This record gives sequence, structure tokens and C-alpha cells, in this order.
Amino acid sequence: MAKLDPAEIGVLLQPYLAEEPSRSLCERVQRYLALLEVWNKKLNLTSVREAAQMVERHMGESFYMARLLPEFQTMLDLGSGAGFPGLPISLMRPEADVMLAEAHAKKAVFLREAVWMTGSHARVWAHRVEEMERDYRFDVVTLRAVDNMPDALALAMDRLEPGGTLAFFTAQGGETRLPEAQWAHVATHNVPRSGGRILIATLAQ
Ligand SMILES: C[S@@+](CC[C@H](N)C(=O)[O-])C[C@H]1O[C@@H](n2cnc3c(N)ncnc32)[C@H](O)[C@@H]1O
Repeated sequence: MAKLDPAEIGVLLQPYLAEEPSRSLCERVQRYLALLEVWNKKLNLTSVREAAQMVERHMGESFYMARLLPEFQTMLDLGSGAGFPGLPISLMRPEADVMLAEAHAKKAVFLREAVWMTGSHARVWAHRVEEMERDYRFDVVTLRAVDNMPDALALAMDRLEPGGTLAFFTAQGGETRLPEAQWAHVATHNVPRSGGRILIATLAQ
């Protein structure tokens, strides 16, 4: 895979960010994607192989979700895989307590290394979300590309605080229905440079 320098990464990230990305952020993205490329040879973490697409699809789209989220203190990324969207969000919200939940043990090892490499403050839960303490709840729950979205959304709902926010990606051309609940606010946003959308739904208090 062709290597991108931090300046090239910055240009690719611009459509997704509210302001110019800092050099430090671009360097962290560079380290993260280099690690992902190495691990991808032994573990199928992503089918995206092209460097610019990795920046846009994985990092850019996750940063874009971060922009759309309200203020929060705690966040769960359910089925984080290689860390998307949770790890990039943790870089944009360093003050928040972000939990990356990934049941696959080797992927969780990758996540711990990626957290360390990027200087993220995120924590890794290396088990199924169902195995967390029953009363563990979060201000925000994010999801992307988790199998069986209806079941995953129901699981995500169980982990939301009253007034909490559910944020997930819906595939190009496909709509995912929200679980039945008292929603105070629901909005969909087109993802830049993609046919995909992000749905942000806030529960009533
Ligand atoms: C297809 S990957 C997507 C990863 C990432 N969100 C992305 O968009 O690139 C889905 C991941 O969710 C994890 N997963 C699915 N259900 C889970 C659960 N209940 N608790 C923890 N991890 C789960 C799987 O192990 C898998 O690695």
C-alpha cells in the first residue's frame, strides 16, 4: 500500500472536519493506519486496502460522526473491530471515557496497541457487550457494520442512559429502522464523499 505523509492525510481528512486537522492528529492517523496495515496481513480487520480510502472511509467518516455527537462523558463503541468509529472519536474527544467493545480476542489486542500508538485514552472491553455488568450504561453508543443490526441496536439501547444518544452508520441505499422507544430527537446526516448516512437519535429523559 502506498504510504501517505501527514500533509496528504490532512488534505484527505478536510471534508470530514470542522477545522484544519493539526499535524499531530495527522501523524497519529498515519501511525494508526500503518499498524492496521501490518495487522491486516494476519487478521482480517478491514477489506479496505487502498491508503486514501482507509483515511476517508475509516478515519474521516468516524471523525465526521464525532462532529455530530452532543457533549458526552461516557461512550460505548459496540463491535469496534479495528476501532471504527470509536477510536477516532476518542481522539476528537480526549476528555471523554470511551469504551471500545470487541468480542474477538485478537482484534481486542490490536485495539489495545492502536490505543497506545495513537495516544488515545480509550479503554478496551475484550468481551461481548452482553457480558458487561447489567447496570453499565453510557451517554452515547456508536455502531458501524455490526452483523445483525436489529439485534445490535436492541443491545445498544439496553446500554443507553436516559437522554442518551445512539449513533450509527446506515449502508448506502439501505435504511435501518430504529428500535421502538421514546425518541426526543432523530436526525440523519449524509456522510461526505459517500452515499452512506449517519443516524443520530437521542432518547427522551
Ligand atoms: C464487521 S466488524 C465491524 C467493525 C467496525 N465497527 C468497523 O466498522 O470497521 C463487527 C465486529 O463486531 C464485533 N461484535 C459483534 N457483536 C458484538 C458484541 N455483542 N459484543 C462485542 N463485540 C461484538 C465482532 O467481533 C466484529 O469484530
